Amino acid sequence: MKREGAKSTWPVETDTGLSLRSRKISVECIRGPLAGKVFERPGPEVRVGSGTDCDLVIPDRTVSHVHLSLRIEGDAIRVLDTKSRNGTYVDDVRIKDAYARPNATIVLGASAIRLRMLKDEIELPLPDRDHFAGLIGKSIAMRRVYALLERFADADGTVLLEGETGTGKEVAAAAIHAKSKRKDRPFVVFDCSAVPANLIESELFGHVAGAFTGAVSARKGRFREAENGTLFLDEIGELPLELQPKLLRALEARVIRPLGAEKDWQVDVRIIAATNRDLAIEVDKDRFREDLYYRLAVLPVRLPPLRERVEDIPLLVRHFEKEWRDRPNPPAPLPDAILEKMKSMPWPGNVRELRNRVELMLSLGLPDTTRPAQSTSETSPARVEVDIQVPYHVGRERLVEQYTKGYFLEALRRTDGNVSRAAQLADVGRAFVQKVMKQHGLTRTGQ
Ligand SMILES: Nc1ncnc2c1ncn2[C@@H]1O[C@H](COP(=O)(O)OP(=O)(O)OP(=O)(O)O)[C@@H](O)[C@H]1O
Repeated sequence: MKREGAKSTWPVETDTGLSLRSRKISVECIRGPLAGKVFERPGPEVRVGSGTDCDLVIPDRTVSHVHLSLRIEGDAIRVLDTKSRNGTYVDDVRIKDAYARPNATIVLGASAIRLRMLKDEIELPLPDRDHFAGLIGKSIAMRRVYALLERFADADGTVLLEGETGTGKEVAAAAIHAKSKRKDRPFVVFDCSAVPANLIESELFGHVAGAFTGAVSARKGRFREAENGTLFLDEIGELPLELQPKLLRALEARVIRPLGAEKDWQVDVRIIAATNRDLAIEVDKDRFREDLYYRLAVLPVRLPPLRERVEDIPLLVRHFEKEWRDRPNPPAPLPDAILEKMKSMPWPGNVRELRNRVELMLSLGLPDTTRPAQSTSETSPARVEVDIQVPYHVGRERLVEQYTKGYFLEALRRTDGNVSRAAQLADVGRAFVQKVMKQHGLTRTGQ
């Protein structure tokens, strides 16, 4: 089974726009304390057991805390026994992992349930707009993204943003938060690739004072900082395998335990995760837990690369130019002919690269589009200077990017291009160095 087909909610492009298809599982209780009741639960995974943290709670002492898990895979429902005491039977056969036929009867302890798949399809009209919060673009591809983001902002479920580097995943996460009912609560960002693996647990879940050598004072951790708000987990594919069960627990049971603490903390946090890898492939290669993937891929959104929406390039360029408009000597706008030419250039760094490129051309006053797009990496890191004419967040982001680029140029130079040593020097993960190299077109020779 290809795991793409495992998603229980997925967009389908139609002539008039977009429709959102979703599948739910209908569980009819036919024996036990809930006999006669019918429940509907959305996928991709439904955990059934007597524990109150299950998606369907059966208050039966013969049913284990988490007894079994139901997964939507294409048109089938997969039943997985989760090490239950009394076993799981599908149509009288004891199973560990099986696909259930429609209306199959599942026996768990003294209770029995019958399963059915429910299909749902909602038309999502494409919004007639050229931006959505901080995202700019009026192509059909982007309007499809807006339709999904609008819908998912209200849903409060876990969102998985997939897309190449620089396609706006973080901007999209901020947009979902800004349009959601949590908008007045914190939006906390955590890049799983930016912190060495051994520090991620305390960064995410916090620690008590003295939990480990060097833990002089307690740390709250990102989950608790994001309480009642949204936690954006960037580069989720980099989360070490040994920490994945802890994130799974936070998603399923909504509890976390800080390092060294003796009790759990209840947390109310919406998770938005992002990746530029294909997580389904990571699962197949045993580098990412399948159960965590199912918990994350509840509401999937793919951000299109720039090459699939080149018609947005002029709009994006004009948008980036506006940030320079209020300067004492604003540079002349780039000629339309250059914008046209940009449409046929490769943009491996996507919108980030386009923005850097526009800034470079405006600052040099030389609209030079003859060099390959990657050549922005040839510019030297800028001096730290405040430009009060540029909006604060733009200037700050620009500075951080320039600093990051300059830092890793130097780190790679000093370590003779050794990524692991550069990561050690910077006290970040290897994956973060690789990401910065990709974002800024840096090579191991420090260019
Ligand atoms: N659709 C868009 N409209 C306006 N700006 C955008 C858009 N997409 C990306 N950007 C800009 O491009 C830069 C990179 O965006 P962002 O960090 O959200 O990308 P990302 O997909 O999260 O990248 P990475 O995977 O490398 O972390 C930011 O400066 C952002 O403002």
